[in-house]
Amino acid sequence: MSKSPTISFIGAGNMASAIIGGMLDNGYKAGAIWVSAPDDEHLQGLRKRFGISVTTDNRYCAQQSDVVVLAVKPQVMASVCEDIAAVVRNTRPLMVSIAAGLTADTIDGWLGGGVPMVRVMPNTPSLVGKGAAGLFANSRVSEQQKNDVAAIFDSVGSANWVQQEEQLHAVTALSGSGPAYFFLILEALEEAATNAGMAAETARELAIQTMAGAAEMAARSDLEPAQLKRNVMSPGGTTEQAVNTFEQGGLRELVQKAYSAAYTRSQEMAKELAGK
Ligand SMILES: NC(=O)C1=CN([C@@H]2O[C@H](COP(=O)(O)OP(=O)(O)OC[C@H]3O[C@@H](n4cnc5c(N)ncnc54)[C@H](O)[C@@H]3O)[C@@H](O)[C@H]2O)C=CC1
Ligand SMILES: O=C(O)[C@@H]1CCC=N1
Repeated sequence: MSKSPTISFIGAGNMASAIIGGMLDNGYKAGAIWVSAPDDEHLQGLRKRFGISVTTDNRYCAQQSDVVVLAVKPQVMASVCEDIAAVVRNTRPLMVSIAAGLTADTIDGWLGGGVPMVRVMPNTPSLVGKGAAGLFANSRVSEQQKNDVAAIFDSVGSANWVQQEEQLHAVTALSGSGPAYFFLILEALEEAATNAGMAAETARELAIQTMAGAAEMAARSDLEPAQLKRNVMSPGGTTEQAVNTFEQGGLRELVQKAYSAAYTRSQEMAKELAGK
């Protein structure tokens, strides 16, 4: 494979756009990126926004590249793979799936078998270079191919290999779905502050800056999150009241329950879709 591989994305939705946007901001050339999807108007928007090449023909798109990223919903993956299987057999690209749930073996079967495949669970903050991705490679993937894929996801955040494919369920429930958890907390904090009379714009600014600041501190500090939390909690002060309210209200149990629900759904999707 060349040092700067050509990369095709099949599917042009939220996740593909986030990865492409992040890649272009981080040194990848628009000329080396192809995207296909059924909606030409949407594709033309992406072409204008990113300067990448677009097509409504998945087979043509797959044919262009050293790396083909399958970025469609799990429910349409089987038909997409069966449609491009002959092209993949001829051109032998590295296949990358970002779909939740679907196992490498299932997708490999739809592509006709014997395909080098990396499964990635990325997340949407890839768009701003702050993505967090878990990666698993099947036994047919070469070291060079592993490096090529890791480079893509490192360019838009951090790429983390897992040794067992099963571990991708845990990644999905943490970082794949995770941005939504924090957006939910943002919504709730904004609402609480506006209920207290703060202007919505100010509430949003303060909430976002606080979340970003806390994340940055946790990333840079040697202290445990529990200690960072205690450092904000003056005895008898305000934070103590709020944190106690969270704890007594069962926040930890609720987080565990929500995480388990996402994890279980990821396992279920793998089973449900394997036969299709
Ligand atoms: N949105 C997220 O935060 C994350 C999504 N994922 C995975 O990424 C994949 C895509 O998800 P999203 O981007 O959120 O979905 P989306 O619905 O935004 O995008 C799906 C894209 O596939 C296209 N498409 C539909 N049928 C097609 C076909 N037959 N051929 C080619 N393209 C077709 C659609 O036009 C659309 O551009 C899913 O498998 C999901 O599990 C993984 C991690 C995070
Ligand atoms: O909700 C989903 O199924 C996808 C996978 C992780 C984030 N979005």
